[in-house]
Amino acid sequence: MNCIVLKMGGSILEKLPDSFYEMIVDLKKTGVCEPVIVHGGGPGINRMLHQLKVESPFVDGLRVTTKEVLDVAEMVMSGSINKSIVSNLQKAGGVAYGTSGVDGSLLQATPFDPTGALGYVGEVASVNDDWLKVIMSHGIPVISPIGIDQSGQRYNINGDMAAAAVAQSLKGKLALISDIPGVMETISGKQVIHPVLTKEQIDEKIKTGVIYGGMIPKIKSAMDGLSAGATESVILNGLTPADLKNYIEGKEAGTKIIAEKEANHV
Ligand SMILES: Nc1ncnc2c1ncn2[C@@H]1O[C@H](COP(=O)(O)OP(=O)(O)O)[C@@H](O)[C@H]1O
Ligand SMILES: CC(=O)N[C@@H](CCC(=O)OP(=O)(O)O)C(=O)O
Repeated sequence: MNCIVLKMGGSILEKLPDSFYEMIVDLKKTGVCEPVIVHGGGPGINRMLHQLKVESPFVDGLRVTTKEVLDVAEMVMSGSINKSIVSNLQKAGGVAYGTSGVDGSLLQATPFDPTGALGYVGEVASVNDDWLKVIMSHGIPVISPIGIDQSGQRYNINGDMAAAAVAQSLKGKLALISDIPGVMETISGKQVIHPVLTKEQIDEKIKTGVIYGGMIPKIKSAMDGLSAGATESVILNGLTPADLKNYIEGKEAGTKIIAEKEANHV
């Protein structure tokens, strides 16, 4: 199936222009490709936890998730954020269905950290893509990254990791939409955006601190998705919708993650 999984980061959700949603609806209507949305919501969760005076540290871009933090993450992401994306897509003329990974066990999860140090942080063990395809046959799925295991325990999953798992399950493209134009680096006093990066370069940039914080799970998801079945992975800026348009049209945009063997041809 020619589909594109668009992960919308919490950093841009409140700033995305109407034209961005219109473009997604257009992809579906014209049959260019089947859009599937997975979203995050980190800043919204932070705000709510701050109001509740609950601390939530991050380890390598992943939020340490106690039971209380899990409840807040689910309330914020599967509730108001999910529904605001659905309503924006419908305002743009599309039909969208909001779901979380809990509904229909769409995202079957296992603990990310077996030592338990990260609490209820999950990773996707499998995607119920039969259910996902049913939703896709009716409209645009909008997925909140809370997963569930067989015992009914729910987990907080990083949005980028959830999106990569969905892209690999559908064998589609993965576009991680954030508030930065791509992976940036200051070289000889000048800021550059890397148009392509290989796994080897990424490992080195994480080691040297060029890539840090929320970019770590993002870029690792882009790499993992690629090695596990996603056909392409790219990091794009949602604040300049022309980036998504250019990418769909095969032009240069954002930072593309490529396999080592392709690097020789770039
Ligand atoms: N080399 C880098 N280039 C661009 N952004 C980076 C880099 N390293 C770390 N970052 C950080 O990663 C952030 C994007 O990750 P995150 O905040 O989790 O985004 P989102 O909420 O969109 O998923 C950027 O805003 C920036 O602070
Ligand atoms: C385990 C973990 O870290 N989960 C994330 C889920 C939200 C997310 O990924 O949001 P962004 O896309 O805005 O970063 C969190 O609690 O912040």
